[in-house]
Amino acid sequence: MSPPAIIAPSILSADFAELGKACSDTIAQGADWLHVDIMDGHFVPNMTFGAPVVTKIRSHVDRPTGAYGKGTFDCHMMISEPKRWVRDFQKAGCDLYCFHYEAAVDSTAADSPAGTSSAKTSPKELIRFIHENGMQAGIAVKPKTSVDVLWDILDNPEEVERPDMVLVMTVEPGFGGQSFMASELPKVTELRKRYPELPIEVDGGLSEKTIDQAADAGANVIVAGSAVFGAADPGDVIKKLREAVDGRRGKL
Ligand SMILES: O=C(CO)[C@@H](O)[C@H](O)COP(=O)(O)O
Ligand SMILES: [Fe+2]
Repeated sequence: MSPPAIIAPSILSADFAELGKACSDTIAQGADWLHVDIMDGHFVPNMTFGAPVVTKIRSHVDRPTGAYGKGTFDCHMMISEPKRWVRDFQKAGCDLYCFHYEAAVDSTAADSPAGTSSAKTSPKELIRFIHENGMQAGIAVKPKTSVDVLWDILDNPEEVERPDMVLVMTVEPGFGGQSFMASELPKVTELRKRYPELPIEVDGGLSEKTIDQAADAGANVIVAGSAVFGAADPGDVIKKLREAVDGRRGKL
């Protein structure tokens, strides 16, 4: 059976002047995780914030008691040098470090401080490094990237080098409030067919209008930014997203 729904509101759509309160309120309204979008202005044409801000907002939310527990900080790293920031984000309180496949394979060495090699690293090595630093590891693919690049990574006999979650982007990364790309859902269908128990996250344009398609494909980790933070009743939206996913468990 596919894993249960995990609803992860993207705080990119929250009021940044009240970020700590937005985080604790959203968990109180029924969210499981907080999806924290980290953008470096290089991998994507937008910037958000770094580890010091994560440290501050972490103090507003209890740490999860186990893997995938309530309050998990799901950090979506839209950055060109994913290896460089692993230690800082672990210290800041990130629980799940989700890097982009495209960044790992294209990393270019920039002026990284001593001891924080930014040299090109393979996705498998990076997953191992994230695990060795005590976090779960996610791997994300942009719309133009085929999921075929993931089979070798997901089928790796070395467990420490296997990701704990795959994120299929359903918009081009960089901004909240974009339109959902249903064209990406065959990737989710294929992943779910091959890996019945794998947490599969979808991110971008998820709402009460688009959740049925994503849930039918087999997604169980649902990121929603504008749909949650723009709602009159965020708790009701979270509940409906959860029902759509859990209502399909065992039927996929
Ligand atoms: O990673 C991203 C955008 O790059 C997302 O996490 C968005 O922040 C989701 O926002 P909505 O599309 O749900 O408004
Ligand atoms: Fe995201």
